[in-house]
Amino acid sequence: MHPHIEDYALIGDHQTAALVSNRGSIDWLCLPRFDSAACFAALLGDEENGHWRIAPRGADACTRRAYRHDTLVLDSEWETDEGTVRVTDLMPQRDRSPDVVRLVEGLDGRVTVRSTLRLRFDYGSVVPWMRRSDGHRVAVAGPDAVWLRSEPEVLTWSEGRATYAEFPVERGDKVALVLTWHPSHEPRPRLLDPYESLRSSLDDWRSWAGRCRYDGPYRDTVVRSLITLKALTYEPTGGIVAAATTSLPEEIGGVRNWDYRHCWLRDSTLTLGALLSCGYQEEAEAWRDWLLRAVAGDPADLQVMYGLAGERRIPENELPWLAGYEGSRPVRIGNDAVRQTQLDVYGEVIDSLALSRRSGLPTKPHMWRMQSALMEYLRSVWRKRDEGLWEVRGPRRHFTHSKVMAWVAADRAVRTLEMEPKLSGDLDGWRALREEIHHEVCERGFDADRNTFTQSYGSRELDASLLLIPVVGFLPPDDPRVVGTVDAINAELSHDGFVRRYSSDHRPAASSIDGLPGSEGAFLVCSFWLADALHLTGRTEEACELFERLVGLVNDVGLLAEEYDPVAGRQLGNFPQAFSHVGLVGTALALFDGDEAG
Ligand SMILES: OC[C@H]1O[C@H](O[C@H]2O[C@H](CO)[C@@H](O)[C@H](O)[C@H]2O)[C@H](O)[C@@H](O)[C@@H]1O
Repeated sequence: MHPHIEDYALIGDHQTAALVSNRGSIDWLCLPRFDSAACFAALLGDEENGHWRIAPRGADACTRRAYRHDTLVLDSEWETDEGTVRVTDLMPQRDRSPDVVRLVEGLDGRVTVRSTLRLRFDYGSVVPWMRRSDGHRVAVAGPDAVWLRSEPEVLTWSEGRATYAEFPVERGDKVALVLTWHPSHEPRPRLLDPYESLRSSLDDWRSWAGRCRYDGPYRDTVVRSLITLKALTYEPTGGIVAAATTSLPEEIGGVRNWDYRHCWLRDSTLTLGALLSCGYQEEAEAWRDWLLRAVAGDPADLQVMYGLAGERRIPENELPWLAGYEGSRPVRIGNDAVRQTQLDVYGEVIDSLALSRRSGLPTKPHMWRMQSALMEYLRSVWRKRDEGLWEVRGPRRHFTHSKVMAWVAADRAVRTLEMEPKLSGDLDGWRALREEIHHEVCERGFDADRNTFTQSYGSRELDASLLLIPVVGFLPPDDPRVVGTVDAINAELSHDGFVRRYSSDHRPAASSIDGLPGSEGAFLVCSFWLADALHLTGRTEEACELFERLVGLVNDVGLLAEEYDPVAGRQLGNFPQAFSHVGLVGTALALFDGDEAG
């Protein structure tokens, strides 16, 4: 049986990340970057698509597992009839080549441990040649080479298309297995000391977590979310991926399977807010600089997402040889939403640049030039229809949230000019634009009969993004239209507080809101937004109660996917997802830190 999504833990080295199941199997790893081809893709198929399992011979899931406190170093322990053994997994901070370090330690008795390695380059499709060299194993195919070594050396053998090792460990015995990737045309990289890399990983993560300025309730859960956001950050450029995976389904067996290993402006700007609120100025500045580089150029060419280094082409392709997570096909790489128009992005970018100014991040000379150019461009396009923040694949509409975010752009630009009169810009014009957008949204995006804002102009559909109206300051929380909208969403889109983005009840693709067949789970960030809105509208007790339930959804190691199926009680969608963790941090701050971060 395939592990559930919540059965996975994440390890990473700030350039890529791996998913380790509770059976001790690394089922997902892309090398050398988050968006490179996977060499372990069992997550989206089966073991034949690549994985690396280390566990006691014959054992299934581990007895317990946990990250070492405030780090991304994972300990999994098995208690067996023979004894107890621990496997510690980590990816050390990248020096030259990516490494996966797996440390086996006997805790009790005498346990026979088995390592099963199936390397499959190019998303599970290429079986490399395996040979021995200097007592190590090396796998080569095309551009990729991977070395496997152990310390002390253990006997390995190949059988079928897998490489095995089997060795006994007694209390105090330690065996380190290290897998190292490098471009196949280059010489073998230097060998690292696995125990030294464990020590420095623990130190690095603990000193990073120690910088967190949040000290309220659920601190460990908040710090775990921040560690996860940090692990989703591509250190060389500061870009932040939306999640570590592609194609984990929003509906088991369905087609809503997307590649999230790219940098969305929307998801990343929200991440920037969370990091800044918790004292992580350096990361926020690195991302802000990534943003300035990525979006430089004609504002008309602004994209909704970019590659890790700001690349613009992210074409969507299907990988037909992968069966998909529990049969959820197609498996996609790249994301065609890159070509969409999503007007909210202007609001998010201008808002985050304004936030970075207010938070005292050192400004860059061209920052304001870019903001005002984006503002001028938005003035010419805000009346257009778009695909909206949910990236619908159906027809374009006048999404109310997109217009609200256009208002946010104008509002933040006006406020920046008011605070810094030395900057130049069309203050009167932008004030007038802000008024005009506000008026239009209240006229055309509001259903007076039902006392709620609606998903798009003239529609009767609701949309969870409208919960952000009081958070971004479009209307005060006590405005009856806000209260009515929160009530309507709570009544119609939420199942016990678990909020759907919009209604997607198995309509055929042609009549569905997003142009896709099938349904999906509750969108976790929207559920946190409901808690924020309840709190803002004075229902703090309900907000705290909902937050507690949402925090209860994190898996045994504190991670959240994009969505949750409240009926099946399973996490759904890409994993772990930045959006969900940003939601958790934002709501914790809003409820317990006197901070209204959204
Ligand atoms: O549901 C359809 C769309 O789903 C994905 O978009 C979602 O994820 C993005 C990244 O986290 C997020 O920014 C967006 O708001 C979400 O709707 C997918 O990337 C799209 O291609 C797809 O159309």
